[in-house]
Amino acid sequence: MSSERHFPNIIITGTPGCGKTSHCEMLVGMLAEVKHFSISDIAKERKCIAAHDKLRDCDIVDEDKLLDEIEDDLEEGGILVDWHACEIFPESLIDLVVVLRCKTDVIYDRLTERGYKNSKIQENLDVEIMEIIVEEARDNYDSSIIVELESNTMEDLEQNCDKISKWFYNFPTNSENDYLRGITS
Ligand SMILES: Nc1ncnc2c1ncn2[C@@H]1O[C@H](COP(=O)(O)OP(=O)(O)OP(=O)(O)O)[C@@H](O)[C@H]1O
Repeated sequence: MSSERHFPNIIITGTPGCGKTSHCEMLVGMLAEVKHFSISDIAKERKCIAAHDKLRDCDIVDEDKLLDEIEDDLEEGGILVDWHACEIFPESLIDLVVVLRCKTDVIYDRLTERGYKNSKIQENLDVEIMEIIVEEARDNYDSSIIVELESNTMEDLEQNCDKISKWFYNFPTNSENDYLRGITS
């Protein structure tokens, strides 16, 4: 955690379809000070695509280049990082990691609605069931800055953004013990 950044950097992560972009967009409407960094979009805009995975029909991001591209922004603070992975972002630049969690039937419905192939839906359901993204967060960040939030309903979405924005405005007065004040209460 940095005491130098005026505004914190927050990773919003989770299985595809869990609601990362929806949360970031709502937070941008609530917090004038934040910028939404959709990593998939930024990787395309800033030419950080290393290859295309034909089997999975997705781009493979050149993570080193991407990090070089956004490091200055992260140092300034106030960035909402929207991506299904979190490990590439250095712990020193991140203040909160929100892992969105969804029931599998909810993810199934959302990804079906998007027209994903069955194999791609199953792969993403496995990611959620096996808690791969939570584990990745735990492997890379101090547990005190990781929170898991349910994102099954619109009510969840609104409550989560309300809690995150309260936490945002408490930054950086939070000590270790009250660090998550506003988000866990
Ligand atoms: N908490 C929620 N309650 C109800 N619907 C939601 C919620 N979160 C997201 N949705 C809906 O689920 C769909 C997927 O949401 P969204 O695009 O935000 O997910 P994502 O995690 O950013 O996906 P991806 O990783 O593929 O970009 C959208 O149609 C969105 O409106």
